[in-house]
Amino acid sequence: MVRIGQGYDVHAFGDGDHVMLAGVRVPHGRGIVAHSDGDVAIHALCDAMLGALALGDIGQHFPPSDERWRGADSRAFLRHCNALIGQRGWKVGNADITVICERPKVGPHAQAMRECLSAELGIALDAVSIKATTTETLGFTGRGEGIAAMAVCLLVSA
Ligand SMILES: Nc1ccn([C@@H]2O[C@H](COP(=O)(O)O)[C@@H](O)[C@H]2O)c(=O)n1
Ligand SMILES: C[C@@]1(CO)OP(=O)(O)OP(=O)(O)OC[C@H]1O
Repeated sequence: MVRIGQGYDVHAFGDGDHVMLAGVRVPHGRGIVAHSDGDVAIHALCDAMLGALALGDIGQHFPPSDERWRGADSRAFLRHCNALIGQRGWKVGNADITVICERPKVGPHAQAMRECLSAELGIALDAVSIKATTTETLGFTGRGEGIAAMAVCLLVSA
């Protein structure tokens, strides 16, 4: 048996000098506007994992109204989601994430991101994919107003 889930997240750029992406601090001329650390890659992946088991979405598990999650390290959300699926007898078989922005360039950091996520999930490095695309200057990502990420994951029996 397998289950599949998908997730999508967007955050606006704001003041700051870095963005957190898949648990990696990426230097950038802008920061992220978010309640947590604004890691769109992890948020999308969490939603994919939750969605695979119809467990709601990240905002239901970690409400933006809850001060406990202000500035939170999104790796904690990922660990929670991984524990939830583990308790139900599942683990991530593989995950594929696409980050959408003009900048920062993701490619130079993709290996570190994969290593972070594979370690957090306790799965093989080749089960975690990080990709990136621009939108060819079109739309909010193209104008550099924000960043988006899409994720899909397969769950397999643990
Ligand atoms: N933020 C990004 C966006 C893209 N890349 C890499 O560049 C390649 C070309 O992007 P296109 O949008 O022109 O297809 C893309 O395939 C990525 O490898 C990136 O690293 N960071
Ligand atoms: C992660 C949470 C935590 O409060 O807030 P944000 O960092 O704003 O990110 P979002 O992608 O809007 O998901 C909702 C929340 O769960």
